[in-house]
Amino acid sequence: MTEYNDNRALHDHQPSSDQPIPAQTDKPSSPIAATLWLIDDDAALRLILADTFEDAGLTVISFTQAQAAWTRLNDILQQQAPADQLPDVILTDIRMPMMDGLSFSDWVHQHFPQLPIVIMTAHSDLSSAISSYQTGAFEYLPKPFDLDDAVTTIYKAIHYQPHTDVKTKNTRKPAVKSDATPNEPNKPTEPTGHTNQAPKTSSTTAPIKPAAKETFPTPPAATDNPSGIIGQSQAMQTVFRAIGRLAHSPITVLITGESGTGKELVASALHQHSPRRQQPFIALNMAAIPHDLIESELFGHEKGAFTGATTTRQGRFEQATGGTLFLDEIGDMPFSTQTRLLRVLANGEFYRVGGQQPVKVDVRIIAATHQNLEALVKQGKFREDLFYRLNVIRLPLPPLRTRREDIPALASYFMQRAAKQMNTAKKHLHPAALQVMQAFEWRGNVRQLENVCLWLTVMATGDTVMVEDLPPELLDSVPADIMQQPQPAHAARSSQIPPQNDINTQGSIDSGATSPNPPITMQTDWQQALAAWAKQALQTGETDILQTAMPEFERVLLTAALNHSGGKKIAAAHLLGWGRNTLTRKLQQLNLTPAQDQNKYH
Ligand SMILES: Nc1ncnc2c1ncn2[C@@H]1O[C@H](COP(=O)(O)OP(=O)(O)OP(=O)(O)O)[C@@H](O)[C@H]1O
Repeated sequence: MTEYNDNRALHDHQPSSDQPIPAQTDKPSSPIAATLWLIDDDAALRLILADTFEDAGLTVISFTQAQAAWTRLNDILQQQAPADQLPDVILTDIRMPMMDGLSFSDWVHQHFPQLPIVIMTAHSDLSSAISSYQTGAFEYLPKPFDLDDAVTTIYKAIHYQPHTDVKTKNTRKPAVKSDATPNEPNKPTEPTGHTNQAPKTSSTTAPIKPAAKETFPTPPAATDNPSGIIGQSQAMQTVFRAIGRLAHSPITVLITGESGTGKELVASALHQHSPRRQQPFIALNMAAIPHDLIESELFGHEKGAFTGATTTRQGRFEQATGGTLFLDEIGDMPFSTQTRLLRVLANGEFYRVGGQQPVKVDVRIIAATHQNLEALVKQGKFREDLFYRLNVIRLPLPPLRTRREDIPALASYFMQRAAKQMNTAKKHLHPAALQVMQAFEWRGNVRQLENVCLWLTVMATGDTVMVEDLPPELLDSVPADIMQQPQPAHAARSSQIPPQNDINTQGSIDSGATSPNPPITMQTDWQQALAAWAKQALQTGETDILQTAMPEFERVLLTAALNHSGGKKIAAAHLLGWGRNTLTRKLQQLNLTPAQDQNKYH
């Protein structure tokens, strides 16, 4: 592995010149001799990733910041360095000092459009996914990610050829060549219209993207999240990735999922992030309109088309011109209307009810259903040809009970929203109450959770919501032993194992409110609490409980050891009986990152 820090090598693999020279390694060389540029200012993560990718057969050149990689690429762009020094793929973090990964990705995509970039981020929200894809990134990897998945993604990127069939380094030509004047970075270069100007850095006067140190996710405040879609689970990351990829395309999308999983919210996000965002987003629920009115509602009608049609009226299709029409509960659409819809999808035109002239429209259709459309097709209730047309891209939304790790952040968000709505202070959920909420089945999904939070804001008496404050449907689900356990309100913060601990400069731990795993509430006897937790998890049908519990167990011990050693990793490793490498790996796996002053822990 070779590391660069603003043209200077960081450690042993220091090259003799400022040319990026791959280190000699005794690892087996890649069958395609591919080179990865790895950009991250986190030394521990860089080491782990570089080892992983080298083990996977890649030549890895590491940079501590995007600025250094940009300098190398710009040299190639200006033909001051040979084009065969281009990497086959770049993996970059987003938040780094000097130059952020998104600006860098944007610049690379403009000047080296065939060079794939994969973006890593600790901000696993929809905005990060959207921003990454908008810069032309091949893929985005929300942290924490599985190392094997990262290797698979990097190889996919290497084999990805946007415009050519055969991959050779020569195909990754810069988009802008020597006509770009080296010393005039602001000069526009034809014909692309792009410039070879460096992406924004903290030294420019232009507005820059924040380059603050990444911190681990905390529950997004209502204002943080313009799309209002909360979720950090892997299942929601898949949804964010799909929205990021699909938002810019006019393609029809079919969103499926149980009632209350957020289908309309996702449809609206697809619109908000699309080029159609300035045009209308019109949502229509097929189940809520009487069947005999649906055609006129959708396609409009001419004056006199039927009794009561006293004027010509535009339908929803026309109103949505240039924008998006969201057809909710499409499975409830009458068969005759399905035929008309199919024609619009095929020809982009329709007739108003009673009309003779075709009306042309440019409308993106997003449909949704909680029903099994395949089954409806088999029963003859849904047109097969329409099903295939709608089903080109299917976006399934997971039920809430399969992503319980999202519940704390969602609950916190809804408690805040309910407080605002009721014009009152936000109430906090006691960990035991949250534990009950995380174990609940939520047949009504996110909508039901939202309603419970509103109910609690109105009905719970104190500032902290205790188990006994929960509504009857949740209380009925609580195992008796949990109800009998004492829940001192003052123990709320200290008793919950912090999910993604930030170790502050005093070596103490700030607990977050979100957890990738259900929180474990420590009672006087931890084994007893563990037993209660296991019993409850099994009762709610969970499997792999050892896999859920073990990381929490390790997290507690690791955090205690780091606190005891004042943050010194080698000492902490000794206290735990681990080697230093194991400790570094565990820190990554468990998302334990010092909140400040990274070096303090080395
Ligand atoms: N991930 C999420 N983050 C924040 N709010 C959410 C999320 N998912 C759903 N909601 C909220 O839950 C409620 C129900 O969502 P929505 O109406 O989009 O669900 P739906 O699947 O379309 O339901 P239905 O099938 O009953 O029409 C809305 O108030 C929505 O804002």
